[in-house]
Amino acid sequence: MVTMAVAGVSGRMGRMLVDRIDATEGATLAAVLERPGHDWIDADLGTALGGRPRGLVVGSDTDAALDAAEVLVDFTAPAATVAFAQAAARLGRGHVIGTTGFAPGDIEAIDAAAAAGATIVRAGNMSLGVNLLARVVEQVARALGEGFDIEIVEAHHRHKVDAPSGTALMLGEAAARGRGVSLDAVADRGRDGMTGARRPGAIGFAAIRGGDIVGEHEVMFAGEGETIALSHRATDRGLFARGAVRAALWAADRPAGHYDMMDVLGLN
Ligand SMILES: NC(=O)c1ccc[n+]([C@@H]2O[C@H](COP(=O)([O-])OP(=O)(O)OC[C@H]3O[C@@H](n4cnc5c(N)ncnc54)[C@H](O)[C@@H]3O)[C@@H](O)[C@H]2O)c1
Ligand SMILES: O=C(O)C1=N[C@H](C(=O)O)CCC1
Repeated sequence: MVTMAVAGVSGRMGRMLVDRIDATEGATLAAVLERPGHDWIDADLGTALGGRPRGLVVGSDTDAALDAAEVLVDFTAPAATVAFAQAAARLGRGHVIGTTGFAPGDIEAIDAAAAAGATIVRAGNMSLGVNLLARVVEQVARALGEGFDIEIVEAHHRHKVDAPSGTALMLGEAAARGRGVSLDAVADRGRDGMTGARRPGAIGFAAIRGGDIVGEHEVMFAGEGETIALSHRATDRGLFARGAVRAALWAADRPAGHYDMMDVLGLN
């Protein structure tokens, strides 16, 4: 049995993770965390969720949660995730990271935590479909070259706080790898006003926010006289929870390191 803790348990993904862990053979929910000061701190999880008490109290003490659990599953916010990774390194635990919106320094800190003893699985999207799509995007970008302009369009619900989405950046990284360039050098992340003509070789991003859209991504390769579009649409965020719990089961007996969903799915 793999013991798991969920961070950000009251959030959209936190609630999905509780249901998924409860439904997964071989996984058990051992601790749940929320941010200090949150209404749910010290409440019974079952009661906070509107059901019967289940004898699991929502806390904000990371070390206590990691004493109880082998793997922390974390869909929260960048600063919290960096601190969780450092705690996972100190205590030699697994850490599945679904959080997006990181600054470059955050990724360096997460790399350092993996080097210092945490078994980290991080992916901007935990679904099988998006990870397969990233593989296809890399191959198409490699085959087509710069005669085709790459544009990535994503759409998410009105509450999402980061843009471009973690998935869009993952797909951009895949396209850049296919072209043999660094995404940082070619990304065009926002156009407004007199932008001038498109920069040759740019990988463009556009973000739509509205309603309850779970997550939609399209990678467009626009050439002369033809356009290829590769897309993915998530219709249920339970999809991401399934991938995250699969990653947590996988991480439980892996050595420390920084892995991604391609490793979990056996696609690397
Ligand atoms: N990788 C994926 O497949 C995937 C899928 C969905 C969402 N996400 C990402 O997951 C993150 C969360 O998404 P959401 O829609 O659930 O957001 P949300 O705002 O509904 O939930 C985030 C939760 O984290 C909690 N939190 C913040 N700081 C904390 C701390 N220090 N300790 C404990 N809890 C803390 C918040 O109180 C909140 O309950 C976002 O970055 C989102 O982009 C990733
Ligand atoms: O709802 C979100 O927030 C999502 N975030 C991830 C991203 O940034 O790509 C995955 C899709 C849903």
